[in-house]
Amino acid sequence: MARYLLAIDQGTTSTRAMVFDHEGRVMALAQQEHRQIYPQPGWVEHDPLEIWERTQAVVRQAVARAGVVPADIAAIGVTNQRETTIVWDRRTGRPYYNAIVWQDTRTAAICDQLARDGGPDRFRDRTGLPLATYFSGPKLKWILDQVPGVREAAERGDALFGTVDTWLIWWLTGGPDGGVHVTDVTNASRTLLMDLRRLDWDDEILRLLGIPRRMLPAIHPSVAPAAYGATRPDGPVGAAVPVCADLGDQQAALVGQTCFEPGEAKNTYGTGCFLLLNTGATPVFSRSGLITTVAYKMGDQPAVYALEGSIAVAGALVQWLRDNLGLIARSADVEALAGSVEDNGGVYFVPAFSGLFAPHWDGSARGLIIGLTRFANRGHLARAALEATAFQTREVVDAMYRDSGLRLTALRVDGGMVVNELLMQFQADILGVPVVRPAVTETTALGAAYAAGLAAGVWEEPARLRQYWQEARRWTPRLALNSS
Ligand SMILES: Nc1ncnc2c1ncn2[C@@H]1O[C@H](COP(=O)(O)OP(=O)(O)O)[C@@H](O)[C@H]1O
Ligand SMILES: O=P(O)(O)OC[C@H](O)CO
Repeated sequence: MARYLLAIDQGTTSTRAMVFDHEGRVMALAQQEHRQIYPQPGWVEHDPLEIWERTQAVVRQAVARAGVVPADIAAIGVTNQRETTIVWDRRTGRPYYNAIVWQDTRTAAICDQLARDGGPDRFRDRTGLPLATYFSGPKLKWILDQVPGVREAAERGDALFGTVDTWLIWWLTGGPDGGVHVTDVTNASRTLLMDLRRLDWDDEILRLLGIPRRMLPAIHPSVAPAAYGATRPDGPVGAAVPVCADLGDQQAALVGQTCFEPGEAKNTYGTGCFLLLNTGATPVFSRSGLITTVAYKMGDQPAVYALEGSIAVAGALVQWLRDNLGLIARSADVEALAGSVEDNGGVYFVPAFSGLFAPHWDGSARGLIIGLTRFANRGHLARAALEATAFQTREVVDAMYRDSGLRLTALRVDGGMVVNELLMQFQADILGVPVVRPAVTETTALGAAYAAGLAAGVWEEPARLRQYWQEARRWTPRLALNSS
């Protein structure tokens, strides 16, 4: 009997494939980065075909490294950077344009125009989201309006839209040769085009944005016992394996951290930083600048919702110190540099490279470094960069408290930055609650594997998965700060 689970985690900076066993243990990992394309200030693109190539490569490597035969893989779960928008030709698989990445701000004028006509919160009631450049709908409108021939192709039925999950599942299940065109409720909830309660595309918003419905994927549960489709045996997996889970990466991390009860929360520190609070079967609408999103939907069961604080720039600021300023050679070096000074020396960063997301939603904001004196050195800049992530998280935690009345007792964390001891300790200090890291920090891939295993019957119910969550590290606050 097939015993292993394959998770594909297509993130902003890299693509990972991981094989897990039926107790959630990591068997193998393969990872490859892809190019970040910055054609103009504020624009961020990826090459969709490069992402598909990287995905194929890491899947082949992970399956080989795990030493399992492909037929022993019970199910595949896909998880992805959310909102990033791709439009391609169903006849050839050729993208009409590069993927427009979630951080890209080119749709500011579209959002401003829509807000002038009905206010920045005109779709919040139906979609859970403010009008912002972050979401897919305005990006799709930009492609339809700006790239010659795409609107006609969409109306003919030749052009398909998808977020990265949709793009990968289409290729995995056959591409131009019968690939399925699907997404899940979590990814669809990031488009600004889905009605959050009905879990279906909203025809009025589609009309206002001029988006032909026929180019949109079918919306499915995140855990799909019937599977969206099977992989092509001649593809990278090497067998016909059901693809039966699909979740946005932050929702997958919530599942990977086993936050299945209302009131449970996690914060993922990657390129950006995303705090999600499970609010149960009813969507909670924020008055404090958070967004309302689908956390997951398991088969026929009702959807579970979350409040989310999205921070656009966290690890991306460390990358910027490395790539744009040359202050460090590797991301990990930021810790030693920040540790070379006692404190921030009065220096603060506001990394509004993509405007500011939660809780401000100010698309016109741009980055700042303030508090510079002759005293400030490279160490102070590094320290201020790390502190910016912790301060932004504090703002989001405060907003979450205002919205839900829920005071955190501890914060579960994961993502690429949580190896940074200095940051994690400062985060505990600035929040005034313990910060807790689990043994498996690859919670995004783990969540996709859990979802696939639940769909395939490897585990009967989510509660079973709690036994695998293990605390590996805890930072307790050293400063007495209030969290409201
Ligand atoms: N030791 C470290 N300290 C601070 N930031 C780090 C460290 N190691 C990696 N990072 C940052 O973490 C991010 C990568 O995390 P990851 O979870 O893989 O991101 P994503 O899923 O967004 O691609 C990068 O932005 C990198 O700069
Ligand atoms: O790929 P990550 O981990 O940077 O996550 C990106 C988010 O999904 C954007 O909403």
